[in-house]
Amino acid sequence: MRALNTRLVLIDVHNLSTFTNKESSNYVSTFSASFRRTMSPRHRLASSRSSSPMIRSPEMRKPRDRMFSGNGVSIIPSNSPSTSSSGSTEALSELEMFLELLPLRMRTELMKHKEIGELVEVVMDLGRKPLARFPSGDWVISEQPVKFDDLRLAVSKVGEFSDDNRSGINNSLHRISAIRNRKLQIIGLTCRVGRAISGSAEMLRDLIEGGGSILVIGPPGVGKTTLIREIARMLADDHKKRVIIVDTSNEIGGDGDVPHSGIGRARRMQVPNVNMQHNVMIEAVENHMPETIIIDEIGTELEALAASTIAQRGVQLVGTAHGMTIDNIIKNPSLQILVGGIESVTLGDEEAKKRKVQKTILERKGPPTFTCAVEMISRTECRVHHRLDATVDAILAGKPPPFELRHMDIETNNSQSSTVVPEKTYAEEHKIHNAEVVTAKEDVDNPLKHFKQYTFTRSLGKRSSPVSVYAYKILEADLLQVAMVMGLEDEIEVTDDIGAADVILASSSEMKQNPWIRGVAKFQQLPIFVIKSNTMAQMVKAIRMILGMESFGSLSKQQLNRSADIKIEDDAPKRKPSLEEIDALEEARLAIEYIVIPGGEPVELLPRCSDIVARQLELVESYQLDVENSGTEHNPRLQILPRRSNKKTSVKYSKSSSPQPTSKSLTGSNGGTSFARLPLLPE
Ligand SMILES: Nc1ncnc2c1ncn2[C@@H]1O[C@H](COP(=O)(O)OP(=O)(O)OP(=O)(O)O)[C@@H](O)[C@H]1O
Repeated sequence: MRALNTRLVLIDVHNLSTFTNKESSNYVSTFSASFRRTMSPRHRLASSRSSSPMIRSPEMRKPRDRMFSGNGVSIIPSNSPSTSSSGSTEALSELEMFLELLPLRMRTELMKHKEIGELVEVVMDLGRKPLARFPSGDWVISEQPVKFDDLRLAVSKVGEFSDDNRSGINNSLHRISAIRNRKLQIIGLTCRVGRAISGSAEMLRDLIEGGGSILVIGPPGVGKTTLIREIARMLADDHKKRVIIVDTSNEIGGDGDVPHSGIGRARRMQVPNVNMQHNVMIEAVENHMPETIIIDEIGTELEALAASTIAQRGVQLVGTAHGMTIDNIIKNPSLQILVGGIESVTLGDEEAKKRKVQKTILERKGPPTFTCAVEMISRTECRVHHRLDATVDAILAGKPPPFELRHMDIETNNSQSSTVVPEKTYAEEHKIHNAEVVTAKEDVDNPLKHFKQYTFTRSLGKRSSPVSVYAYKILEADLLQVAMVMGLEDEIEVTDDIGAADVILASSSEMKQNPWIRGVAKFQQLPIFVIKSNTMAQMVKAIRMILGMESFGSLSKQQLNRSADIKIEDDAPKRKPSLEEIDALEEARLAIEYIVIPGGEPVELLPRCSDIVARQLELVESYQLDVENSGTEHNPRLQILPRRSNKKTSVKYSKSSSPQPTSKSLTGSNGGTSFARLPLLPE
């Protein structure tokens, strides 16, 4: 890496008189040295790329030109910048433009910070100490609280604030956001340093080149805007695509009418006010023939709808949304459409049994707007969901979705793709477990008492009012959202008053940490429904149980007799099936679906041990087909017959016993050889 070799000169137009030469030179050397020291490898990389448009673009010189006439402290290169240092000089001058917002006393202190080149934000709240945010944490810039004058100075140096209370600095990527009082005066500022980071999208190169639409999600400040800015540049410059950025807060292309060179040849459409973002998105497609549309912060239903319309028109879409995981997007009613929308479906008994799921399940309504999704964990780490549809389906079924963990080595700029589908990790991370229901633990004498009382008098009986749920450490919005999707929003309400509640819904981790809740539940005579995770599948189940739509049946009674905790059996088999079992079931399924039903032919399966034959039998019964045992007592094997089973169970196998003949078919009146062809289909 080449070192920054630009000599710096300090000009302070306003404070020239109070700033001595000695101070000035210290100031300059401190800044340039600390900037060099802390400039990340990414910055260095960006600056050393001779082909980078950041280095060659004439627009990039503008901030530097401006510096000579600018107000406040300016740090400028005294000589013509050489190509080798121009990238870092650009970064330097842009950071310098940012620092101009701050009063001198703050600027001086901030410059001394060893990570100044990594500065993320400066927070100035009236009457409080100013804070600087670095990747390593927050740092108090000065003990002196922020004054009105400090805010005024900063505001005077930025453009007009738009209706989203954001503004910027001309020709830079910085974002200045205001907090106002009730009289609409600005009393706080969050000033974010914006940067064009060449190479920051390397991790996703294959997805970008693949041409699919990419949804980027992640918490605030993780680097989503920086990433999609670089994606826009890559697509426009390296892949020669027609890229249009719909730049709602001028954050991707920077403030001013000439976009920042960090977006390369991508075009940028500004948005007059935030409420018009969706209109501009559609306008972009209709008027400017884009191949790719880049959009930051899809946040409203209208924007999500516009995104979906764009995707339907065959335009590649790269967009960001706030949220940590895809799960958050699914649970957000405004953004749900991005993942295809969800609906609740009630299955028939047979179908539920066949799928081994509960009767009411959540399903995706249609294809997602985006092909794939990227969950940003940090600037250098992300989870890639190659097929967003599969991810959403898995999440809705309460299963761990497949994903790929990617990591970028910032020193070499190499992207490493690590373990694909670390199911356990994801499941652990998202806490995908079974649901369980408990009553107040101490009430072991008659644990069903509360439950019965609740179930039959409040829930199963005709309710004139909705069931009041006290949700303990479970997001009310999530719960109501699930209820809404199930069409049960009128049946359930969430209350903050435990005394007015009919039931308590809590997460098991919280129950462990706060056992007092059991005491309160006992006192109030309330049942506690405990879910071990906040997945939607579990909430569906909890809501059904709360409303008495799902019986606790023998399960709860048995379990209640043993202890106060009722653990609901998982919908999926708990025990991991053996390979032989999977093989045997697959053998039966293929025989049924490819031969017995379409061809009307009987099929004899391989001999298996009785436990496995019992599982095969369950599967055959779910198709309502008849079977015979064509093996021996010690070597059972099933023959699947192409005729509808009249009896519920024609052959009984217990887990540890040999097959017992129970029907005529087993005695072999038909000999298992000739049957009329029946067009049987599973119901
Ligand atoms: N790869 C990177 N290398 C160095 N700095 C980065 C990188 N990515 C982002 N940053 C810096 O991190 C800060 C936050 O980045 P950015 O604005 O892109 O985040 P964001 O996720 O879009 O935030 P928000 O959701 O609040 O808009 C900025 O100061 C930006 O310059």
